[in-house]
Amino acid sequence: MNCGFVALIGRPNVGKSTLMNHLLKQKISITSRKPQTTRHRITGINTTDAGQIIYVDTPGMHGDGKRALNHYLNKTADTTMLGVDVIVWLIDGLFWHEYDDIIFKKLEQAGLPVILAVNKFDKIKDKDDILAFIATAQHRYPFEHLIPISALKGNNLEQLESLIIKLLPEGDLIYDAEQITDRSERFLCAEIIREKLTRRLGDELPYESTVEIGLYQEKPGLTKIYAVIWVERMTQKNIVVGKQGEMLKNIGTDARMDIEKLIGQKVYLQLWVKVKKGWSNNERALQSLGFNDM
Ligand SMILES: Nc1nc2c(ncn2[C@@H]2O[C@H](COP(=O)(O)OP(=O)(O)OP(=O)(O)O)[C@@H](O)[C@H]2O)c(=O)[nH]1
Repeated sequence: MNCGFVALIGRPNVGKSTLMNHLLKQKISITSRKPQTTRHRITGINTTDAGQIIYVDTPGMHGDGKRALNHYLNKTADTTMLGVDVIVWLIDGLFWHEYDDIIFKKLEQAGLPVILAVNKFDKIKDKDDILAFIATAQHRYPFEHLIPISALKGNNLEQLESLIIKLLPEGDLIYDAEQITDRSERFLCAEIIREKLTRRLGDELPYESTVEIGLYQEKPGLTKIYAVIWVERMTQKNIVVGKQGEMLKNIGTDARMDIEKLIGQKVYLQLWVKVKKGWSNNERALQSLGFNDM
């Protein structure tokens, strides 16, 4: 059988998390309409009769790395490409973006087999356009394969997986066949809370916010979780807490229900919102919030 590591790369909002969730048939990576929601690398594992694919989901790559957080995301995208066997580059629609030039450069440096997956195929009205686009794409880079997919509707995903498997090296299973992620439940809980924040607040959610799990205590029948939502300004805190704490309460209830499903037992979840000025622009503060924990 063939087993190995696959980096899923692409701009923010192209559908990386949606694809990952569909491929793994479980909710691991968070999805939202707001760009740049994936901040941590998440490994998803899919074992079939043909082999084992270990996905590495990267943060979107950004054109400008001025602020520390963007710089960090860029670096992560680079390191994710190291140590993988195949790269799947996800793009959205049939046109190139100015940032794609950066990706072409990174691909050349990596020198690995690349599959170009054109996502959101369901939104493309004239299917002939895809043939023309594929021809231009082949001029730009020697892609191993080009494939239109719809991560949302699940179209062509089996074909994508079989193309990936064929490009992986032959070998034994790297992880147990039942394992679907190497991330801790603690980490997944923080991701769930962040997803609920995004869903409830939409565009109002400050980009500079993050979730830190302070306490994670498992007891028979009940898991206690204390989490802090960090924001940069008092005004942002007020938005997250809402009138008479209503917003925070709703976010907590949404998150608790999903966490209970994830870990299969009752959860007591306590959320706090705290202000830490300038954290997203400060490398040291980022590290203290676990952003170097890769
Ligand atoms: N129509 C359509 N929408 C899609 C498809 N795949 C993803 N989307 C939507 O695109 C939006 C972004 O998807 P995500 O999966 O969060 O994107 P991402 O690449 O993980 O984004 P970041 O976390 O910002 O890096 C969501 O609203 C998805 O529902 C698709 O195949 N078709």
